[in-house]
Amino acid sequence: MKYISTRGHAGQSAKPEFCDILLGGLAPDGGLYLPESYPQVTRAELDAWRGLSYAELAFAILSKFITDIPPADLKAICDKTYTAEVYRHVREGDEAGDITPVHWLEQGRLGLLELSNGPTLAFKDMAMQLLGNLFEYVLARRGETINILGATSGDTGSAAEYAMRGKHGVRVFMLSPHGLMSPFQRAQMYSLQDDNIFNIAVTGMFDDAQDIVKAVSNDHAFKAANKIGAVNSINWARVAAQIVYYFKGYFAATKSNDEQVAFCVPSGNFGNICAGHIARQMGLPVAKLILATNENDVLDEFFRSGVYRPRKAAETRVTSSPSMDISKASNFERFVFDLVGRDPRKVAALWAEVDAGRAFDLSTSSEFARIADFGFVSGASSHADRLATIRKVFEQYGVMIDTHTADGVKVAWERAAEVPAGVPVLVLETALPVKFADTIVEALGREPGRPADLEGIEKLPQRVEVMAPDAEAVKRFIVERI
Ligand SMILES: Cc1ncc(COP(=O)(O)O)c(C=O)c1O
Ligand SMILES: N[C@@H](CCOP(=O)(O)O)C(=O)O
Repeated sequence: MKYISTRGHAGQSAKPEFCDILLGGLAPDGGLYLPESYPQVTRAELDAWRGLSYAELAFAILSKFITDIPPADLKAICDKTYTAEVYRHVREGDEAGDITPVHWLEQGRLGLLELSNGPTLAFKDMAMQLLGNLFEYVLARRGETINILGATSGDTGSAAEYAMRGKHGVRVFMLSPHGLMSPFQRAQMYSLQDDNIFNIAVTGMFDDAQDIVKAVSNDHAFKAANKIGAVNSINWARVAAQIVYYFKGYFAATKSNDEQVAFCVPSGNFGNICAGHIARQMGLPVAKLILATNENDVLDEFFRSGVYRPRKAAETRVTSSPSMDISKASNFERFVFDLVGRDPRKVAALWAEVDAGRAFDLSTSSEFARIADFGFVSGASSHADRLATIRKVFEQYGVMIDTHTADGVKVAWERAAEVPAGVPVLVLETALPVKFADTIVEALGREPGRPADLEGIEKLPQRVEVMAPDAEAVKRFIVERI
């Protein structure tokens, strides 16, 4: 499989393959990598995949995107990654070893696709554990090292650090918004004392941190000299790994491949739902992709109006679903590439506007006129909605959900009429409640349970460097430590 950039210049005379873009992260023209075409899944393949374990399914799907790792090696990496030991925090009563069980709130109608059973209790572990093993494999094969620069609003950071800690040849420099993550999220990251992990808290929002990652990656000389890599969903490998659980969720929620499902996805950086969009493009029978935002409703605004208006940091709200406090959604560029007929010149022109701090308006375009073909429906949620949803789900179904998943459930209920009758809706459970205990206590008057292996982490000593959101300062910090 060859890869192209959304902005047209993938950076090599021959189009790069998977292992190159795994290490490369952002394309050299500032765009994002995508397969030159989406592999199509046949009915015979869907039938054959229905009974597979998660690791087997991951191998089957990823083989379509990764053709430069020998199949036996890729299979071993998938087998090593997707085990019951790694994804050990399965909800009581659900099948241990299922990796991503569906927990039905209303049998066959509304379910939670459990994606947060990994080591850091958020859906990021689903892809990040694989990335850790892929990096280790590819770096060893090439005899190289990598310095990962990432940005987090709370969950990518800990997932990346848990996946990379102790990995030979890998250092992680992770930027987080100073003071804006939950105490549990801070403790997960800042309490790590491993020599290859560096936490930097920037005095700004997640978008400032993400801008620094892009600025450093776009300094080609610095990137090459210091072997800078990426673990955010700008890295195609993250999105590719996330495609797998849409297939797994589909098989769990249906009895035959003649049926359809709808997915509702709490969204911020558009990485998770982008994987759903690609699964649908590959031929998975997805009736609707329901996108849920919090008060930072840039994406909801686009799907309703055709106007993409990223907000400035000062306009970005600090909310009780803080991991979605994002106003400039990186992966949205991948979707717009498909929306405008995969024309990189159009994407480059649109992102010239975004990069200059302006909006773009597709509302009167022929492309936006066909947006319904992509199956998106959207909605937004507020703090009051979140509390009411957490309460209702707990009282009605006896299930405690986190604040981000609550945004999803709220929007899934609200947009139910747009899902064809009889089609089950799976809300992606993107984190476990203990990560956002203060809001759970506000909603329910009780503390969420916590896994024994994460007991007392807030009391551990923490190690973090506080810094202004300044790409040059971050570069200096990296150079001094490698
Ligand atoms: C718990 C949680 N839910 C939802 C999201 C949104 O996912 P995405 O950024 O892929 O849209 C994030 C972070 O991105 C998250 O950490
Ligand atoms: N919500 C994320 C933000 C980064 O998203 P990513 O999927 O692009 O890595 C976080 O929790 O850090």
